[in-house]
Amino acid sequence: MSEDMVSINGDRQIFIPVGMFRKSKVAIKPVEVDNVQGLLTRSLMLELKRMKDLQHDHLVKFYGACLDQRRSFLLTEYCPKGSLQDILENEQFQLDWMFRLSLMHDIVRGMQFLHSSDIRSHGNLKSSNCVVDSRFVLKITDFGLHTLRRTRFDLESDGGNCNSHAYWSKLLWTAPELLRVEHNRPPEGTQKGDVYAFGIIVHEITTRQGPFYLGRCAYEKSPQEIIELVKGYNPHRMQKPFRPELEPNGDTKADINGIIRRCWAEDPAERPDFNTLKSMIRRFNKDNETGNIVDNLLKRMELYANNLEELVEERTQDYHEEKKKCEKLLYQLLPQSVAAQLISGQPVVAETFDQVTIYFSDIVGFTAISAESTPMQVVQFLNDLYTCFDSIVENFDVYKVETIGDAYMVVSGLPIRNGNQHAREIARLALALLEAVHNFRIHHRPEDRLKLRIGLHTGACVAGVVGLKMPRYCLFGDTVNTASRMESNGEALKIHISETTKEALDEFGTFVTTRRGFVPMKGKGEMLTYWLEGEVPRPNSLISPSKLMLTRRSSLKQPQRSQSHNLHKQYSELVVASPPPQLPPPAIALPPPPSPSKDSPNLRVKRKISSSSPKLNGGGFDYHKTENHYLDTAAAAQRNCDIYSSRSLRDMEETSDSWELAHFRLPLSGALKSHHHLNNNSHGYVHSNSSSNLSGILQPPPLGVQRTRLKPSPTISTLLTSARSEANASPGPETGSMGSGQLRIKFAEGDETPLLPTPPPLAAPPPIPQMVAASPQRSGSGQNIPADSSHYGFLVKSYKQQCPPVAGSAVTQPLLAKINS
Ligand SMILES: Nc1nc2c(ncn2[C@@H]2O[C@H](COP(=O)(O)OP(=O)(O)OP(=O)(O)O)[C@@H](O)[C@H]2O)c(=O)[nH]1
Ligand SMILES: [Mg+2]
Repeated sequence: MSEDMVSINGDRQIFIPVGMFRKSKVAIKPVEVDNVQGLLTRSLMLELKRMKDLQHDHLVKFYGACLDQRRSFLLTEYCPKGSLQDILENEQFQLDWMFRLSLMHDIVRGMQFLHSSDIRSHGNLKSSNCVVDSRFVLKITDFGLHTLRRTRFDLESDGGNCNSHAYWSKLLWTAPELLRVEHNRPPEGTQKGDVYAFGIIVHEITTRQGPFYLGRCAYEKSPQEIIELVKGYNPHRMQKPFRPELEPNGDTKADINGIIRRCWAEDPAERPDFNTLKSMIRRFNKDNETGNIVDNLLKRMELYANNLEELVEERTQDYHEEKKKCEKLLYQLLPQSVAAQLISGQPVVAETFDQVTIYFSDIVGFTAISAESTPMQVVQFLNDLYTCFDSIVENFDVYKVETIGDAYMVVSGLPIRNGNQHAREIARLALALLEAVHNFRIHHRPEDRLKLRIGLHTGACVAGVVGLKMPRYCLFGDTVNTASRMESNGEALKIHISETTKEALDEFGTFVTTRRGFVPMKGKGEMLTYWLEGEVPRPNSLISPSKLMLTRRSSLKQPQRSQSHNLHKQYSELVVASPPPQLPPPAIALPPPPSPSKDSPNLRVKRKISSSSPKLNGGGFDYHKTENHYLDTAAAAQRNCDIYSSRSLRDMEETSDSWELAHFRLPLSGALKSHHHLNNNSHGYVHSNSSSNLSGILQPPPLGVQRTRLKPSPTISTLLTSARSEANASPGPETGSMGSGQLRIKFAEGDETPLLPTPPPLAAPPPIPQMVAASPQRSGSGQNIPADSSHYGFLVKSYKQQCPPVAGSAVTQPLLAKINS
């Protein structure tokens, strides 16, 4: 025996115990039998045989009874579509009049046969005892065998305990004359009583509002009140018998209402028998009856198929929605690539990643906060904080591994490798989170300031899904431990980074770090560590650090990753090389000043031509494919140089000097040669109509070619004035060798050209202790380029002049203060 769950067209589920009997599925109806031996009389055996012999299309087949002292069952034909009540209650099931009349007709035919059989009457006819088979044929069930069918309610009512709602509900189909029989009401009922019940069922079929619907305006009554009112009818008081509300409208309905009225007449003698009812219903159901049986069946099947199609479509949509929800949930628990592998049934093999950067953070004083807060407050606080963190994390190419209590762990570089970007992504994330922490207020302790301690480390690690139950994507290896140590040995509101992370960050040349020194770490000995102070944007982007972060933060509201990537692309890369030789020797031995060749220290501007350069779009020039362009590489070393960013060139265009720029001839090389908006000339120079198109090295003409002197843009002039005024203070050779003070614009690796005559060496700016300038020529592991290195000073100075200090955020302010000092 099994509990089969049948669902008709939607919400309602019908539970009916089912079992297999002689290869047929049978419905199992439990019955409460106290004394089996006493019950098994000859008359019961005869009744069982009669029941078994009863065969009709509209009567449920009786298979037999299983009578046992402990549990007894009646086995009947199983009708998979449930009862008439279930179908009527299910709004998704559309029932047209043909169908409804056909259902009524099935009841009438079944009851007509039953009344003409030895069973004589039903006694418990109601919509839940009319069941529908797979061909949508209605069959009457639960008739006969009344001695076995005595239920809990019957036993309770015998004992005078009849307060339950279910007990009174069962009587809604019972005729008033039977209701008035207080004791020993015949369980088999009467034939006229069955007709009354049929009247209530037909009313149910027409209204689909449940049994004994009293209309919209009537006060709702409990089944017990209804039964009392039906019973209490007194013909001498000239009142109408209490009956359900009949809906007057509609021709067919009007005729059906006539039938209903006759069926539930107060006087049983006025009620028609099922023979009469059959012919009455047949008149309405002419369409059904006149066609042959196949047509009739086909019509029903068609109707059912239509219902089914809609149902399948709805269910398919539901399924897809649920599937999406599940996948979304899974992608929040595991990385998408790993989840996809698991869904497709592939094993997730643990993988080694050579270079990843791991972020750990912890809330300083969390234990104290927890001790003074209720558990709910702690949960709300952590939820607020990590919801905020999660929304920030979304904007970086990182994977959030987990939160353990107040600890937060993020990694970049896995499961999708991202070259050397991992350190930068994590560093930027750490800066953004620190920024967020400054603005974060603990809901229940608004006065308290949240202190986050962050540690970063870069190295190799292994990642994979461990175990089958509650699978988690875990990271293993010493890198994880070290990252955790970096956090635990850090300080509040600071980002503590390891030497390897610092080296990885130096490759970008935009991160500012300070040396912390050697820190003893548990299990690791002494480790050289640094503080990550912030990120300085490239000067040609002319975006202040705070603005950079603000831009970043504003992008947090639009979590599309592509946008943040585009933001990166907009910055030309500025790489600051080693300090000029004129400066006092740095505290830490640096490599000798490079020769004037391409290895010479220089300020490189790597300009990526981006889609934001509108004019290059024209003429079928596919600049997307030509990111790093050179205008010329063979520039002489002994020339003045200047820095032009795309921004500064645009600035120039807007000035009165724009004509100069428009006529400024550029050496032509690379992809720009194919740009037909530029006029090539024999010297390999082009005239550009718009300065905004210009990207690359601005190179003076070769010897002998008259060069148009550019008036730099205000931005550039500020920069140059500053540089040259300092140069005047400590004059250098006018056309000296390609010294470290020279600036170059570079469009690709190894191709750089000085632009303007070399400015005199710059005066060394005031030293900034331990400030590390990102440099391609790093001074070796653990050695910072001293803060007094001129290139850094120059960068800072240029930056200061280009971007006057702005009111920075809490994170950027100390950084700006350092820069401004
Ligand atoms: N699918 C299916 N459901 C059935 C069948 N017989 C009964 N049911 C469902 O089982 C529910 C309970 O049926 P019963 O145990 O007979 O209870 P009842 O009809 O409300 O009351 P009594 O017949 O008076 O005991 C019905 O409402 C139907 O939804 C059947 O043959 N097939
Ligand atoms: Mg029943």
